[in-house]
Amino acid sequence: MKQMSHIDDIPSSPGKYKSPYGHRIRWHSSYAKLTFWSFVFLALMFIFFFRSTSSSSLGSSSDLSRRSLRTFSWGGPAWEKRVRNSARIRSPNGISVLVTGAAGFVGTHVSAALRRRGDGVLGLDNFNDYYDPALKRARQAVLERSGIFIVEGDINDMVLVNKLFEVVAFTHVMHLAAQAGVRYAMQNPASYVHSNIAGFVSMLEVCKSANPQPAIVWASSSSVYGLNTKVPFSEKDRTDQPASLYAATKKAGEEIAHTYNHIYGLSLTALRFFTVYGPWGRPDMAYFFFTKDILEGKSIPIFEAANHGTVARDFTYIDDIVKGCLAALDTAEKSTGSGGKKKGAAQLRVFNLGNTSPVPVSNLVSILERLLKVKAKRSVMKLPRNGDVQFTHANISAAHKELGYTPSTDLQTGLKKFVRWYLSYYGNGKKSDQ
Ligand SMILES: O=C(O)[C@H]1O[C@H](OP(=O)(O)OP(=O)(O)OC[C@H]2O[C@@H](n3ccc(=O)[nH]c3=O)[C@H](O)[C@@H]2O)[C@H](O)[C@@H](O)[C@H]1O
Repeated sequence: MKQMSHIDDIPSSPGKYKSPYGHRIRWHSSYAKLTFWSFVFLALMFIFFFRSTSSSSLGSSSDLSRRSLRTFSWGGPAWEKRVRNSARIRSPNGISVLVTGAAGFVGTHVSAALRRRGDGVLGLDNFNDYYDPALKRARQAVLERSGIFIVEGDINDMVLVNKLFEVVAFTHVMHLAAQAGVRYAMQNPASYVHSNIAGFVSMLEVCKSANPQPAIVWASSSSVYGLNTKVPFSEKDRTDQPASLYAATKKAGEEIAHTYNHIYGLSLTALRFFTVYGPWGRPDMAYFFFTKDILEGKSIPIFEAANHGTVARDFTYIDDIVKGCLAALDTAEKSTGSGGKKKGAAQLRVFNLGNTSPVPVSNLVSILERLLKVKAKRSVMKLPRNGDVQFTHANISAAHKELGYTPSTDLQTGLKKFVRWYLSYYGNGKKSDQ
């Protein structure tokens, strides 16, 4: 016991320590070594135990831990050459954009549109399994055909993201990587904190230190309007009563954006997307799995509010969203800081990107029935209290004025394009197993 307390007393700079028991240390050096290594072993065991209990305390976060423990291989001259090539600007006034979440629904469409007009595009995506990764791989293949490389990695991996900025001086970041879905937040809350908060902060940390700093446009959400009842939703309205953890993390993102703009002079634009749909969409969204289930003859749950109240969404077609994203990139002013130091006030914006015409979910189903030529088995049920809000409706006057944003696709026209894509991609429901 004496030796134990003595070893514990040794300060961090042992060279300066005048031990009254110096001779005993020499005499018992092998014993001291053994005690030291036992201590190290116990400390490691403690850390391991603490990590495993803390992750399990977040409930069903096993998916998340599996995902974050995934390692990606990157680096080397051939990899750097691919990165540089993909990000190379091909037109006179082009920009060079790092698109996070490039294998996602909106990310794929935005990347392809940027490349079509000659901008440099590099993708970053972790290909997680929130929904069928095969669909993400298929989108990746589409982008690869137009020369866009998607780096496989997580936005939380700051070493990787820093490396990307070392290889390419991106003028812009289109940050679309996120944990999406309002209802899934109750099953896997940790994944929302991991991607939408920690991941966003990691990206901003790298961006603020980059030289030059890029301008950042990123995906917020209509869900930040939460339980508001005044319609249409305006950017000036309150956003402090979110109905889901998803919404809360997007709202937190907007506050975090304010901080990085204020301290580091980063130019930041948040786009509040309103229920985006279209070809190559997300299988977790209602219009997508309704299509699958209608074709397979399964019943579909249609939510209604109290007293048979209508549940409606301001469904927005992907091509309109892409135009809004590109306009936000084109009108983004430069960040004012460099290498982590602010040099002056920078732009900070928030825009609604919606369609301005909410449609009841039951009408969405009627349109799908007509397009698929199949009668749906409707099962009407009460809107569950798991994150959903009753309606959304965007006021888009700010985006119209500043971005020239004018959505032009109604739900009938947009769903027609979606159904055409769905049938060509999956066939009549046969290939659609998620
Ligand atoms: O604007 C956003 O920011 C968000 O849009 C999207 O959320 P939502 O508008 O909730 O879309 P989605 O799930 O397709 O439900 C559509 C409608 O079907 C109703 N709905 C849903 C499921 C069901 O089983 N039955 C049903 O009636 C449901 O009540 C709703 O009225 C994105 O997923 C989200 O990531 C985020 O980007």
